[in-house]
Amino acid sequence: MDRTRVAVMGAGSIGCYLGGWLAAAADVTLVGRQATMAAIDREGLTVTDLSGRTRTVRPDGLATATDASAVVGARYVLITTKTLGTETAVRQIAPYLQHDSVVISFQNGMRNASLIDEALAAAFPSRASRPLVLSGMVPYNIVHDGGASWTQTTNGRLKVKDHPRVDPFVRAACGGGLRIDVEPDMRAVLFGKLLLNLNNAINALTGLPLTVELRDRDCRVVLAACQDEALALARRVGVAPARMTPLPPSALPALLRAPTPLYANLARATLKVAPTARSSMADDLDAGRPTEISELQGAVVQLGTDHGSAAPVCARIVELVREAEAGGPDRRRWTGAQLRRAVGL
Ligand SMILES: NC(=O)C1=CN([C@@H]2O[C@H](COP(=O)(O)OP(=O)(O)OC[C@H]3O[C@@H](n4cnc5c(N)ncnc54)[C@H](OP(=O)(O)O)[C@@H]3O)[C@@H](O)[C@H]2O)C=CC1
Ligand SMILES: CC(C)(CO)C(=O)C(=O)O
Repeated sequence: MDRTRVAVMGAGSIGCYLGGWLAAAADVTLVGRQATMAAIDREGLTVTDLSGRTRTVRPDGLATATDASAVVGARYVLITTKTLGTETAVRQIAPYLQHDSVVISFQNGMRNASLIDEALAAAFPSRASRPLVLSGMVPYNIVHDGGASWTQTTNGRLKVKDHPRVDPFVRAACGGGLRIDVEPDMRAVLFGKLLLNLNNAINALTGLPLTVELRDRDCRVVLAACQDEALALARRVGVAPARMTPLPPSALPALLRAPTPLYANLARATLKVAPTARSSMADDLDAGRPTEISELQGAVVQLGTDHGSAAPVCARIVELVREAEAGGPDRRRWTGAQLRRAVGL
């Protein structure tokens, strides 16, 4: 049987992790930066899931490239850059796509599929000829262990938009050992994920591992307030955020505000977090890169502006993350109590 060809554009933590598992069942090409691709060419690519299951793909088990032209001939192109890199990445791959290519965003934030579609419009002016763009969602955190090794550090199952043309990709993902569901309503899924991603900034501002940060009730109170603002806006715009945990989204702020022993007991049953887990925004601040804050708390603020409803806690978090971006390595590491005071709670 023919193996599906999958290219990954922007192969960093998410792209290398997905590509590593997919390589068992698909012909995978990773397009990423020189240092990352060279490490994979030297060592092979090692991926480890939350249960400790691990696989090393030998260097000849997949292709690596630093140039976008390497996506040519791929049936599926996964976009795994940070959101700020989406437009450039898509403009680079556009000349090498065909009208029957399928582009899937596995990124955080609500807007990537439309950003991708807009960026493809220059190369494919007619919508009828344009590659199909689908939303995907990665629920778990991936830590780069260094070299060419990546580890999943929290639990969850991938999601991708349900569509007749997604089946070969889903079969390859399952064949490679990834757990994935097709979902009819990705807007609800991405809103549900946004609620969890509102913790990215809080985690990044503290500089703490996720497990330590989430045991701090002050941090959780700040997160709960951000979620309250987002949930109110979801109601306003008629989106019912999808459930990412056994608890319904509307119950998350109350769980977060619970005293730590009660929170820890309830969370233990639902949320698995390895001690090394940190948000991807913490990685960005440490690497001196701009963050995705405009797509997370920033998206809530924007939604509030569009619908005449303020989101003051989210707005303050955006300011603090901007300060942290400007602060570089000397940026402040906030305690939960300081953060809570800084957002006025
Ligand atoms: N990391 C995680 O645990 C999770 C991340 N996500 C989301 O997934 C997305 C990807 O995140 P993550 O994997 O952490 O990001 P990374 O920064 O680890 O990976 C993206 C990689 O793509 C490279 N890149 C960007 N543009 C191009 C280009 N045009 N050509 C070639 N390479 C390019 C980047 O290089 P450079 O930095 O030099 O631009 C970087 O190496 C984000 O939206 C994130 O929020 C979702 C769930 C969990
Ligand atoms: C930590 C996690 C899985 C959820 O907030 C994430 O999406 C990220 O690190 O960007």
